[in-house]
Amino acid sequence: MTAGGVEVSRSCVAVVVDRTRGFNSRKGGGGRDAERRHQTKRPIEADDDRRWRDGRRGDSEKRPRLVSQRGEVREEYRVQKRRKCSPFASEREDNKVVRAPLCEKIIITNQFVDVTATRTISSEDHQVSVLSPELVSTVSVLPVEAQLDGQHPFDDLEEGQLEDEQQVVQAPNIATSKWATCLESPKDVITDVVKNSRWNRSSLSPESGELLSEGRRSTQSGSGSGRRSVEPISAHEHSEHELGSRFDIGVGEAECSTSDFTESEIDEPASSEIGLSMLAGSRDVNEYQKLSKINEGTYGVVYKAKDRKTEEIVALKMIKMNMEDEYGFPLTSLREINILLSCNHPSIVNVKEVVVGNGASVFMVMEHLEHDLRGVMDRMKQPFSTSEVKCLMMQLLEGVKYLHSNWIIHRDLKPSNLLLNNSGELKICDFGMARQYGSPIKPYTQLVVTQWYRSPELLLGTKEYSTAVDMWSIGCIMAELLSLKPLFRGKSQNDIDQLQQIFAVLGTPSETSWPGFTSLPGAKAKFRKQPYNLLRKKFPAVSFTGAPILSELGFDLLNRLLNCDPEKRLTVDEALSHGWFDEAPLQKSKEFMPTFASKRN
Ligand SMILES: Nc1ncnc2c1ncn2[C@@H]1O[C@H](COP(=O)(O)OP(=O)(O)OP(=O)(O)O)[C@@H](O)[C@H]1O
Repeated sequence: MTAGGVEVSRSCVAVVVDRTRGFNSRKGGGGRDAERRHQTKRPIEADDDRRWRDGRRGDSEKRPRLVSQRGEVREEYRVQKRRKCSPFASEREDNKVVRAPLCEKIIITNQFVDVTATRTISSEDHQVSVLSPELVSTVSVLPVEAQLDGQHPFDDLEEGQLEDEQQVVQAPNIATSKWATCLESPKDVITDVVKNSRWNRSSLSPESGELLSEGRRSTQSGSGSGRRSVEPISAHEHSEHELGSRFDIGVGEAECSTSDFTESEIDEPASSEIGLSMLAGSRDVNEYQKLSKINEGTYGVVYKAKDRKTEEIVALKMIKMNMEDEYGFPLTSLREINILLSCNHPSIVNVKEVVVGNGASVFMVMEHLEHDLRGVMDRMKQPFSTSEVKCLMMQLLEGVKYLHSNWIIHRDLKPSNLLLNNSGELKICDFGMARQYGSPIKPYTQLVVTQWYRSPELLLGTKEYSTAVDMWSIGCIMAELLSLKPLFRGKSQNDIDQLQQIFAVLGTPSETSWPGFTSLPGAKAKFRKQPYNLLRKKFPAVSFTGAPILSELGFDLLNRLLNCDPEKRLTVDEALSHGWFDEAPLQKSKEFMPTFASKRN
């Protein structure tokens, strides 16, 4: 183990986690190769895990060794893992929003709607060609003008807080989703989406949540939280894929061909059978009383609200429509809803249901947490103690382990997306950028990951990236928890400056320290040569200057999370099993974490 060197030891440990004691203990060594192997397969279900543990899976389907040696807590998480089919598979990487066009009738494919195709239709073109003719469903959509019906759900609320929401009254619909059926109005489109999808968790039976047949499960392989890369596919492959499948399962994934996903399996969730079970529980936003506005992000306004029946305090995230855009309903929001509804983990914010308001507005109802880490750190005078940082890091890593194990990359981890409550619980939110991968993914767009937390490979314009982008962000967050200051504060929208800041601390990479570095598009820029890793200076073992102190092991963890080479960066499993969590001071229990006065009402 080195301290301060650019290169660090690659040894790997396996751990047994004893959550009752609140720390990890090393158990033995293990290879990293299996973890490092790029995997582009779909996640596997709990049953697969069992089969694998029972030794009934083939070599090619082996999970990383660490996973088989997990302790109780991880087993528990795995049992919680009940991932469902993804209702929204047509996604755009540029975070544009999608709106049904001004037409009276659209024919859409059931799942793999080509957003670009829907863009091209005009009011004269009343039909869009379909990608899979046998799978079409027909949607009637009134012209946008006709959508301006009814009263806004928050019309009875305070004056002056309605501008944003009222725009939504004119909002388009999400009829391009697979869940739309023959409907009378855009409001109905939204309502039907809620009814026919699994958006309403409260009425979802476990049975209906389990959408994958055994046959499908058995074709899936790979999981764990080792490195997984997202591979771009060629245009040719992509078009083949779209024509061949309505489900975004990776083309070129040898063990997960389109034929693995039969029509009946895919249609199952959208069938009236499940739709009917949704009907009983769907709720209107007026079931909630708005209390105050918490925050406004790029894609939504978040309110504190109260369930009128149960008096439970919740957070309502209203999906913000962009009326200046050619489209309306943000795909980032569809993606967020879809992913959050299928996640179930203590470190991931819980979405209770999705409710609809008049005018086709859609709200995500989430558990409410008093703070986000950005707000807390901005108000703190002293940084968190080491044991507090461990408590927060452990929760963050466990949440990310759950995501990576489920083939989800968050892609926007940062303090403002980490919620904190007064019980010391940390939960990851804002899944607008999150992607399920193992599916064809279009090349990287600049919008992934807020700049200060963005990894060097993204900044350098890589076309392939992996779960390692989240691990970099976690390294930046760890540094910030220790110092209260963002570690790499590049100038806004200036990737080169961001990289200069990184290289000034970690050393400028070379082809030796990071094989493949010089082939990255951004590597042609002339970076100042800085041969040393100076991170230790910022986080010394002993400090006379007020710099945050960090033990050898703590520094080793930070340094390995912040490895410029994504292949060498720690995986979430490796981070979770790092010895820093074993050494004194041990992580603080959540119940002893500090509480903070709420800025919010
Ligand atoms: N469940 C919640 N409980 C309490 N506050 C929340 C909750 N969800 C979000 N917030 C607050 O609202 C803010 C914005 O939420 P979120 O990040 O989901 O919106 P966004 O529009 O996607 O933001 P961004 O501009 O970062 O993409 C968060 O930083 C947090 O302060």
